[in-house]
Amino acid sequence: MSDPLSDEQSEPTEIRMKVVGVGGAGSNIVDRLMLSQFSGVELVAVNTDQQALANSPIVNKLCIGKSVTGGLGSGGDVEVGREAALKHIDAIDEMVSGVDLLFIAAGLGGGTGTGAAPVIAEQALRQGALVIAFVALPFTIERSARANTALDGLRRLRDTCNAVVPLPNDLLIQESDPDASLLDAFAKADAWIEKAIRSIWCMMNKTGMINLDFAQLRQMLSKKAGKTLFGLGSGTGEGAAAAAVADLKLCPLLHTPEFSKKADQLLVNIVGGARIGIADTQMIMEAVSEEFGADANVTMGAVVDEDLGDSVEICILGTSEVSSVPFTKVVKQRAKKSKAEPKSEVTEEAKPAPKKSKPSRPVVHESSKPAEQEEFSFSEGDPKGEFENSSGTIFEGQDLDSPTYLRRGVKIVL
Ligand SMILES: Nc1nc2c(ncn2[C@@H]2O[C@H](COP(=O)(O)OP(=O)(O)OP(=O)(O)O)[C@@H](O)[C@H]2O)c(=O)[nH]1
Repeated sequence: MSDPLSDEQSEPTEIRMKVVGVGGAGSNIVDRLMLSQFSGVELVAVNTDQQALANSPIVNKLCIGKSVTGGLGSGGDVEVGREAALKHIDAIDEMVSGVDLLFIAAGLGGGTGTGAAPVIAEQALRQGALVIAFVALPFTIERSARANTALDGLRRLRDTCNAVVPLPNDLLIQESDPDASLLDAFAKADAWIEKAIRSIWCMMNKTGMINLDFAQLRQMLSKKAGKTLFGLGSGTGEGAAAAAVADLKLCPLLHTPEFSKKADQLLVNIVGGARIGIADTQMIMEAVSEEFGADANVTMGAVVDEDLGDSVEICILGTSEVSSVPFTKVVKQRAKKSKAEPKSEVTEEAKPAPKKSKPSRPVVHESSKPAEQEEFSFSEGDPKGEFENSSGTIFEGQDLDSPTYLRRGVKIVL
């Protein structure tokens, strides 16, 4: 009989990563990932819109809720999006089975992404995957209904994902050429998501000067967090490390209201070409810790990617307002409810990729106390997500709840 321990030691386990794009925006994001020839992760597109799926170059696609929507999209109805996902819960289960790290990409504010993404996240979490969602938030000009839907969706996702990274589409107005098409602007926004996924992929797969493993990532994201902090910076040539730190500090994603300013748990990933040295990584760590998480529990990884030449890239992912509740407890309670939901068959065309062998996964311990988290409710009909018993902050005719860079029309150079 073979010794299971020695088997484990001789064969390092591969981390299985998957990106699931949900709804129109999510599918666009995985399409772009595919077109950029990123081969490190499996890509899947999930949508209620059959026509849009048919036009996608992605091989693994799942058309959900055809019996509810006729394959024509959710019509902006979140309940329809959620129902559509529940109708294909078995296919979703199979899709996330054996995945260690699941990235969900979606645009919030419509029906499919907002309704279906939390269902997918919940199933993945139940199966033991670590789930990180990147979600585009609608433009302010899309106004009240979409913004409220998006805020609601953001709350639901925060309940069902280990980390949620919101990317406000308003930033696109700042960074795009006034003559750029909407598609070009979306492509720019989606490039952030691609960079983030690449960085996390490198962290898990490339040779490290300072290795960060999946167990550490899981440990860092194992508690329910209120807000996420996420940013990217890069530098090239002489002084690349210092330039990357300066670039990170200017990252517009770190200056939006959706993000926390400081982290309780901070993950810093440095990817550099062959020239990056220990002194560079130490300088980056000190600067980043001081700026974003002086009192944080900082986890660091530094890897060499020779393709980067003389460049250095930094990716930070932090969580704040972390509760003492381990994540799995919350989800298992919610999971009991969804078991009663209807199941459905999958069409040949919609079947996910064949199952690969399951890697072993670390055990996550659950707390003995039930999960509790109070939530404030947002007032109806307001695009900015005010709390029920408060009014907007208007000062000298200016709406202070709008980000300063938008009120003043400041252009952020990326
Ligand atoms: N970053 C980015 N945002 C997008 C893209 N397409 C749409 N969005 C944004 O995402 C929000 C949701 O739109 P969709 O993803 O098309 O909606 P959906 O989830 O498919 O929902 P339904 O169309 O109602 O079924 C919109 O309000 C846009 O602000 C995209 O390609 N990239």
